[in-house]
Amino acid sequence: MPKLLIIEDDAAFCQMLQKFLIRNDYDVDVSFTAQDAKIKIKETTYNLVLTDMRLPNYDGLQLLSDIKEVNPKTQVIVMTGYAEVGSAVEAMKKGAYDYISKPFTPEEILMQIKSALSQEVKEQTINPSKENSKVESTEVESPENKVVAGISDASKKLTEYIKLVAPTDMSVLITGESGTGKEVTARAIHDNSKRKDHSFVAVDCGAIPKEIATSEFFGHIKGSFTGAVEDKIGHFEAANGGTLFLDEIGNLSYENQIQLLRALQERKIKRVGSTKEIDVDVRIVTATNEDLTEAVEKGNFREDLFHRINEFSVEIPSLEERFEDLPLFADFFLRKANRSLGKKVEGFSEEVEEIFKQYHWPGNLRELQNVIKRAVLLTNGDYVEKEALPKEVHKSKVSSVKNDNFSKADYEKEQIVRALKQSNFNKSKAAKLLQITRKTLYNKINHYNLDL
Ligand SMILES: Nc1ncnc2c1ncn2[C@@H]1O[C@H](COP(=O)(O)OP(=O)(O)OP(=O)(O)O)[C@@H](O)[C@H]1O
Repeated sequence: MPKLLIIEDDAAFCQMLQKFLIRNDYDVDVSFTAQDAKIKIKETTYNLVLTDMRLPNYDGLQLLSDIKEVNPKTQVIVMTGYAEVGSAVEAMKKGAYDYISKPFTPEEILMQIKSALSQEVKEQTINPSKENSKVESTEVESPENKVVAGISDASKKLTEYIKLVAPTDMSVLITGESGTGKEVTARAIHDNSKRKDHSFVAVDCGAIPKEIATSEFFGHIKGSFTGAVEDKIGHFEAANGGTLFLDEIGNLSYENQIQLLRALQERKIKRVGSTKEIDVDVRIVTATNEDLTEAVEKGNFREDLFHRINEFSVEIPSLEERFEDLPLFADFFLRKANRSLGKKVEGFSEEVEEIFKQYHWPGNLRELQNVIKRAVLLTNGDYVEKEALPKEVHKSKVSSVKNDNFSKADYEKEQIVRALKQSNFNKSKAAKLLQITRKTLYNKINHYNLDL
């Protein structure tokens, strides 16, 4: 039975959590003070410590170092208050497995504990071999490869929506700008659903040539057309029992839209060249970064299909809308890059942190990840310096330095007004020009009180 220690000065909360974890088959000790915890970690080997970051008379980060010094294998999850993201990032740099912000639900903490403990077991079995390829192969399970939930309001809402919709069988339409994490969200929905032990099949509809789309979706039998040299199953059959994720759904041809709708309604498909009907049980999750309602209005996307795939919709916030999460994501991508490139860069210079805050990040998380990976590759010292960033990223800093009296808000307002004029006050078009979602544009118009 895994041995856990909870360090938390709020005695009532601490005991409640202890009871809950004992009910879930953990052997749990508690400490209400850091001093008591320091004695306990020397007396007992804990598999995992769950510690509050803010303890009276003792620094939470110091306590984390104490725990790791006594037993480096003990996994540590830190519990933080809403505004303590800075210390959460610091704690993860110092070796904490993860952080959880209060308030949290019993399920959330249970999931994190399970994940931390499974990581511990894997590390122990893998460590005897120092072969690089083996370490690499564990990356899927590593803390670096988990997804960041975020602490901003927008991220919290997203996590809540995922949790709500995942266990249902509803079709989910995920919208959001490019690189915001639509596929990651689709996978999270699958992983939290009862279909999680079946396949998650991701298909980029924009990348399938129209001519072979039918065979790609539904499969074909040998000899049904030139090039069909053997029987092939399609994405629907591959995803049977699981989830089919259709990215860039707006790119499907009209004919393919009809076929897709039929398959969804009848829950049956036929391979190209075959008359045999095959039952399929597939949950559909789709994503788009274009405005599908506009495509429906223009007649480019079938309304019936739109309603079929849009039983529930989730909008992924842009990186700008989840700005408070930026340090968390940056640190996460830094560790991921260190791992994949075999580097040990510790962090970012203050100047780089400032540049990151000022830059607009039109490519969202994907851009942030790429910029950091490139910078890590170019960095020989301990910290990423400005010189390791691509020009377009630090240019944003240059312009703000040049225009000392020109605030970011003024600049943004001017850009919005210009885009609106340019698009004849069509908000969808203006949002596209600005590379933000329509909703963000509306929010900004309200925020700046623009009288349009
Ligand atoms: N919550 C997250 N935590 C960690 N990494 C993330 C998270 N969300 C997205 N990423 C990373 O950001 C990158 C972009 O994510 P993803 O491919 O899911 O975006 P997308 O919106 O589907 O992109 P596109 O619009 O180009 O299809 C990926 O490398 C992914 O691993």
